[in-house]
Amino acid sequence: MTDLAIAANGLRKSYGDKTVLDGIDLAVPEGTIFSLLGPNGAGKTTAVKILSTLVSPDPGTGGIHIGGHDLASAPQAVRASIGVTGQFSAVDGLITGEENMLLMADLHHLSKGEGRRVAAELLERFDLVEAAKKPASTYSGGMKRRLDIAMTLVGAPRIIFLDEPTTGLDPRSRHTMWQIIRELVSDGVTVFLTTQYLEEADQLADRIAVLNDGRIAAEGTAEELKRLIPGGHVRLRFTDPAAYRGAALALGEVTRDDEALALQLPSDGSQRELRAVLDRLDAAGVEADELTVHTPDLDDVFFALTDTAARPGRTDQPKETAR
Ligand SMILES: Nc1ncnc2c1ncn2[C@@H]1O[C@H](COP(=O)(O)OP(=O)(O)OP(=O)(O)O)[C@@H](O)[C@H]1O
Repeated sequence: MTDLAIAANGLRKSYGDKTVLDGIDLAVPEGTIFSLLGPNGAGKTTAVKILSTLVSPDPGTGGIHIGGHDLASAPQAVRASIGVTGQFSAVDGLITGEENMLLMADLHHLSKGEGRRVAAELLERFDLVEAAKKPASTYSGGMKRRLDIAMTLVGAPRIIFLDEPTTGLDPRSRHTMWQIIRELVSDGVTVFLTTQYLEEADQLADRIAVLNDGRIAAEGTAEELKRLIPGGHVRLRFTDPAAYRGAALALGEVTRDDEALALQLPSDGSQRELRAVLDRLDAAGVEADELTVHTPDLDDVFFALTDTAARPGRTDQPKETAR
């Protein structure tokens, strides 16, 4: 069995009479990326704060082990094995990027020479050499995040908590950050990532847990989560009304959109099912002008699991079209 970098049983936290975490279990194998997804206020940051020793869990929480250390009895050892970046950035804007790095090296009790070596290496790795002598307050959002992660790496942590590391970044900076995260993991680091971006979890995470109402609503790989909900369909569009009617007749159980001359039928998107549809159209002697396959994405999963009411801007939602 793979060793777990993070193991938590029955994690609980309430503020007043508000239950934020209602007994969640987490198991993150070493060297993997685990993503905790959830809507605003779901408790993602609270989970990160507890796992990184910044906030105490409620009594009644089961055992929590980080890097093999018991969080309750050995918080110092936990702190020594982790790095945390994200919403609470450690970057000091008044000093330069390099000075921020050297300060971090001091905090980790590196010798002057070693500190300078590590700082230079990380500034190079995170493409911050040119900016190193400038005050961090002049950095762009993406540069600040990169500096923040570089500072976290000074202590060579084996487990890193990234709390919404790409919120507010433009697409290019976000992709750079994804690359950085992938490289961390290829070095054997374990990453615990919270995000509101489903695509980010889909791109990066080995396993994803969806947090809702204080509980894990579902957990698995992106593919496993997508399979949890129905919603795959094939959409056929026609320009010729006669062909449209012929196809509707030939296919039988379909959802019709008479205005758009479009037909929709449930499908898992597999080659076998697509071939069956095309065979029936062939047999009826009709040809669609356009065929599109919709497989559920992580957005569908997220909305299905977290909030059934709010689903803005999606007209192709399977639930609405299946009649
Ligand atoms: N110190 C605190 N005192 C009281 N309530 C708190 C405290 N910290 C968090 N909360 C509440 O706990 C809930 C979860 O907050 P948390 O920041 O963990 O959510 P989140 O999933 O990280 O949200 P976001 O995506 O918006 O950052 C929220 O309702 C928040 O108001």
